[in-house]
Amino acid sequence: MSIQKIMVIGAGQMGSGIAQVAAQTGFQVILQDIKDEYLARGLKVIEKNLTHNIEKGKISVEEKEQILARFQLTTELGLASEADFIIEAATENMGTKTKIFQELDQIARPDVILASNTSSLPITEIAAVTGRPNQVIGMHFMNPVPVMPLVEVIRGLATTDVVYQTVENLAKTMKKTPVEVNDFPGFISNRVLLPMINEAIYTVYEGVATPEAVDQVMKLGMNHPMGPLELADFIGLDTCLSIMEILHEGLGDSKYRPCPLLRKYVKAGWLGRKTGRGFYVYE
Ligand SMILES: CC(=O)CC(=O)SCCNC(=O)CCNC(=O)[C@H](O)C(C)(C)COP(=O)(O)OP(=O)(O)OC[C@H]1O[C@@H](n2cnc3c(N)ncnc32)[C@H](O)[C@@H]1OP(=O)(O)O
Ligand SMILES: NC(=O)C1=CN([C@@H]2O[C@H](COP(=O)(O)OP(=O)(O)OC[C@H]3O[C@@H](n4cnc5c(N)ncnc54)[C@H](OP(=O)(O)O)[C@@H]3O)[C@@H](O)[C@H]2O)C=CC1
Repeated sequence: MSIQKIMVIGAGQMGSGIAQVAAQTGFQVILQDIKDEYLARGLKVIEKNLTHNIEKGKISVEEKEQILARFQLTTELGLASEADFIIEAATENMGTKTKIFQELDQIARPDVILASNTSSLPITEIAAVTGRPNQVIGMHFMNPVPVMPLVEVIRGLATTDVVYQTVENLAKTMKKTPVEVNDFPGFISNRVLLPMINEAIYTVYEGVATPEAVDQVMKLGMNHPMGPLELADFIGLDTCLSIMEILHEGLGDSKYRPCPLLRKYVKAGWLGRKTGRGFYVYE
């Protein structure tokens, strides 16, 4: 089966990034979210990024138009019947994702692979709610998607070699570097990254230092491009908390307990950049 049309579920920061990269690498794209305003917001970010690419001389005005012409926007899952490949990038919540996968399983052609961009939820558990667990896989892009070269490709328990190979090839066609990972909580990226971010939050919680000081130490002392708290705000504090909860529950070790300050910020609606406030305040 050749993949020409990719459907992306969720037009948030990850979904819109994945949709942009798919359209830029020649695929037709169906972008779905639950409300028109979220689709409009996602498309606005894509248009802004493409305009920036024109200013940088990376693409022409005509290419921008061609890329945008590849998009179909919808608030319904029904167009999944037209897709050759589907990747879900909705909110990091097992209930949300299993509902989407159950519906997609009914609508999508039987040969179609269903991928999830989940940061940490078990692929095997998502796959188990469908009638095609051998065709369910994790395709985990990094934020910001247009810039970061990595895609973790996560095999669920039942994922076949053919399905894995198709997704590895797709990641390469999308000009990304795939890395194979087995299905364990947090995969590689977030098993390593999130405990560092959580520990950085503990240093603020325990009064060791201010967020600015923690970030400065990691940027100037360890050459990280962003400090861990700046990065947490960028990822989204709700997503960070979900990942820590999955690590804590899935690995059963108290070293993964989410910092109470992280919980408090999420309860307050301080989710980072996307809500204008997290460890820092944004315009
Ligand atoms: C939670 C998970 O499940 C997994 C994850 O994704 S964890 C998060 C992983 N990501 C990271 O760790 C990102 C760490 N940060 C960085 O690498 C860098 O700060 C950064 C790439 C985001 C920005 O780089 P920078 O050099 O500080 O800033 P800047 O010069 O403005 O940007 C570099 C380029 O990236 C582009 N860019 C920056 N942010 C962007 C965004 N959100 N969307 C699209 N492009 C973006 C800029 O336009 C610029 O492109 P040009 O060279 O064409 O001008
Ligand atoms: N943030 C990051 O750095 C990374 C995140 N991820 C993963 O990507 C996924 C998306 O994260 P991110 O883009 O940051 O989150 P966002 O909150 O930016 O976007 C999620 C989008 O999905 C929408 N949505 C919620 N429920 C549904 C549904 N039933 N059907 C369709 N769309 C829905 C949300 O709408 P609404 O606003 O109404 O909720 C929102 O527009 C998560 O699984 C996350 O773990 C992976 C890599 C990095």
